[in-house]
Amino acid sequence: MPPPPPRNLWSGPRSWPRPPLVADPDLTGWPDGVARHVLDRVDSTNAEAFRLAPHLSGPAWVLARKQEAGRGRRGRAWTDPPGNFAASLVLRPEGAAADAARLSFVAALSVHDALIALCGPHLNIALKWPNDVLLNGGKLSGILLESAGSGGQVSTLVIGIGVNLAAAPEASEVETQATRPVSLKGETGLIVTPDEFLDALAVAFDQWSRQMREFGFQPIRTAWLARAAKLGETITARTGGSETTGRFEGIDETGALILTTARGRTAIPAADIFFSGG
Ligand SMILES: O=C(O)CCCC[C@@H]1SC[C@@H]2NC(=O)N[C@@H]21
Repeated sequence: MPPPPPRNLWSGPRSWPRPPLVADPDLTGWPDGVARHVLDRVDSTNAEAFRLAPHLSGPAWVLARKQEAGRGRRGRAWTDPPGNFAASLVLRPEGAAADAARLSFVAALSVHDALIALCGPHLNIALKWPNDVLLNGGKLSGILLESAGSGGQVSTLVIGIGVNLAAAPEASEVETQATRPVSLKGETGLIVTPDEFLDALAVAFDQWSRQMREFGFQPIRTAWLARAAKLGETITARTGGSETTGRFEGIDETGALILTTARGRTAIPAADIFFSGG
């Protein structure tokens, strides 16, 4: 007998709108004033978002069914097996670069909430500084912020989000010490389509970004820390050739990583993080 098909926790209709698993009346529809562009194939949704930006009058999501030259952090490539999520949000924030950078925490929280809304509250998700989303300790999602502007002001901000919904790249495709890549389907058997994920993500992003506009970064920082992996534990931050190992104390008001080392407290604005044991 063939094995039963993978089962979603949610057993109702597969297409959106579906009744929310979280009792939140706002989780029912696409946010007002946000455009949505769906492409069959593209080089990179981030690149497409920049091409689109001059023609937009408001925020827009760009989703690609196939991404052929996906970009990762620090100049790495990002591979997208079919069925994975690859999308970018393009914003015209007209603010300082530091304000824009804080939106990476909004994005990570939104990926977290979209996964919980679609798959249920028992999914073992954690956030890894600065903006990875982990499932069962493996890397499920990566976020790449890119911006354009001048004089310290950001005129266009692109938030690119990749989620391994269907398949993860082979461990041999990522750097030796990188966190093991995982997929939602591989870890849980759950099937979520990119379109379904975008619906949930757009709603979650709208809610978290509104919260940041109204109340500032503090509630975002608190919510992010409540979901952070390895808080209070010893981790290693690597920037270029230098490494700092210390106790992960939290993040500051700019989003920088705070470590306590033998030399005291230090704030690290950008780095790759390594956990001992993977
Ligand atoms: O290195 C990382 O962890 C960040 C990966 C970001 C990948 C996404 S996929 C959608 C968007 N378009 C890109 O070219 N990159 C981002």
